[in-house]
Amino acid sequence: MKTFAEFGLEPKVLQAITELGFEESTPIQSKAIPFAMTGSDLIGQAQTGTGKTAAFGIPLVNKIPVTEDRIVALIMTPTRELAIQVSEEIGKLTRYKGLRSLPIYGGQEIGRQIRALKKRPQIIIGTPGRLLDHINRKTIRLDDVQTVILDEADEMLDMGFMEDITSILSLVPDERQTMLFSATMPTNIRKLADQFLKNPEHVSVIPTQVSAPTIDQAYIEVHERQKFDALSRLLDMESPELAIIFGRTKRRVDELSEALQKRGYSADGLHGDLSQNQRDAVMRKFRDGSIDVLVATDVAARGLDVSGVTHVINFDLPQDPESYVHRIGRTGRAGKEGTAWSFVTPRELDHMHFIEKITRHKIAKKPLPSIAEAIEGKQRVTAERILEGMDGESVNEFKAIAIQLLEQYDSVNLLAAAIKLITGEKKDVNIELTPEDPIRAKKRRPDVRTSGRRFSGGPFGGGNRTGSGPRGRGEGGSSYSGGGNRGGYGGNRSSSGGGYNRDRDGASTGGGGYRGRSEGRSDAPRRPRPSADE
Ligand SMILES: Nc1ncnc2c1ncn2[C@@H]1O[C@H](COP(=O)(O)OP(=O)(O)OP(=O)(O)O)[C@@H](O)[C@H]1O
Ligand SMILES: [Mg+2]
Repeated sequence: MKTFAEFGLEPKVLQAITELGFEESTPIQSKAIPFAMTGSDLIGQAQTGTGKTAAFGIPLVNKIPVTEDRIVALIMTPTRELAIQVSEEIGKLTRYKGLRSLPIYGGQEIGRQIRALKKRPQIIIGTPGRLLDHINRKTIRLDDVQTVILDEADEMLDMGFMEDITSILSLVPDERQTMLFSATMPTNIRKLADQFLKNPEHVSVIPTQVSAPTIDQAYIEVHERQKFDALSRLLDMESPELAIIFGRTKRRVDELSEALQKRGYSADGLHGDLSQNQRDAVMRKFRDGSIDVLVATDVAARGLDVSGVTHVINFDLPQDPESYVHRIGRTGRAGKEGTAWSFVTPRELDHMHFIEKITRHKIAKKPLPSIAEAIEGKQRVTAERILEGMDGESVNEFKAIAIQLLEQYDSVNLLAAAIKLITGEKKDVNIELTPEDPIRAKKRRPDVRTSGRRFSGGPFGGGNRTGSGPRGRGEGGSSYSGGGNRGGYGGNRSSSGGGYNRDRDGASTGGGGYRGRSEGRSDAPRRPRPSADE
């Protein structure tokens, strides 16, 4: 892998990269940075957690002169949290160079944003709705924009942002560099690319397995009404450092986070109906570790990078394979290990197999953790805490009483009683969650699976650039499929382009219930206007 010094970056940018602790570039960075530096348009695809932000952030920060005092770069993200995070990462990259970047998103007081805009940022990172708002108020002008980046481009399409993006980009000069990034590139992304990109270079580092190889994936078959007890046991057995639990709807997230709190877990919820202050507070608590379980809708599925997330649990299965890939991708980032569990009701087994097929990864079925395993897990954590507590001076003042007790009582009994006390009794509060309907297996066109040749690109494999040549599965080695590249930080070897096509807007809607139920206040994408941004 290339070192960052090989890209010919400005010393101040290099210094910032070193400060971030990046020693080598990741595969997507070593491929995308040189292309981006030539100024050509590009579509970048690589597994979750493999550094796509810096892949576009580094060349961007490198190219803008410090003397610039107009908005010359625009980054769009599908959610507010992601806009904030990307803005922070760009901020770190430009730390020595001293460019100004500003996040612009719904829910934050607009006056505050207008004041910040007066400081003449060169880089704006925003969600489409609020950006349009500023454009209409003439507080943001895009006449001088030279670079546009769509992070999570496919999600923006899914969320129904196409119209907003079209309006925004119609105000950006044609002479510009445009880049799209995501871990998943369904074929409909071509619509976006055709409209907004000029002869884009496809830079893809996607091996056969779409999900990051650092994630250990499993599923548990469980009835809807058993899910909460299953979750408690799983959390006890695994004792995650930090976990994200995905629920299908806002109501689900509310009920689940409340239920977890009642049972004594340190949890909180995140969804699009909370005020931005509440959303910020929850994210802050999760990032600084003052809560260790984040319960969220798909609003947290894309892009969020919280270090130390060891577990992702799909309490409800996601609507589609892309969402699955992104959700579980909140763990196993930057080469770290992670574990992803999914609860699957008997009626959703087909849907689970569909996800396996599309993501080209067999997901192990595991039994429901037993009560004994849950108890053992909790005891193990207590024992670890005790052992950690043994180092350090602070135990000295307890030694006298320890000696005294050991003289009078049996040591094993004594320690067992202490472990019991520290582990705590499980709060056996009765929990009733409103049941959610099962996700139905996606209806597909009959020829999708048998042919594979009718479609020129897979949902994840990166398409054929011209959109005309048929590509069967297992056909590797082209620049589109990322053939022969290693994925992530040492992932599987890449071998093929895609074979399946899924047409969200066509046959897939046939199931009716597929799109999530509105009375459950779905936060999932694929609605015309998400509440995630306004
Ligand atoms: N070259 C590098 N060396 C070490 N760590 C890196 C490097 N590049 C990025 N990282 C770190 O890897 C983590 C994941 O990066 P990032 O969020 O950009 O991933 P991503 O590919 O955008 O994932 P997603 O698809 O989930 O959005 C971040 O914490 C980032 O700081
Ligand atoms: Mg990202």
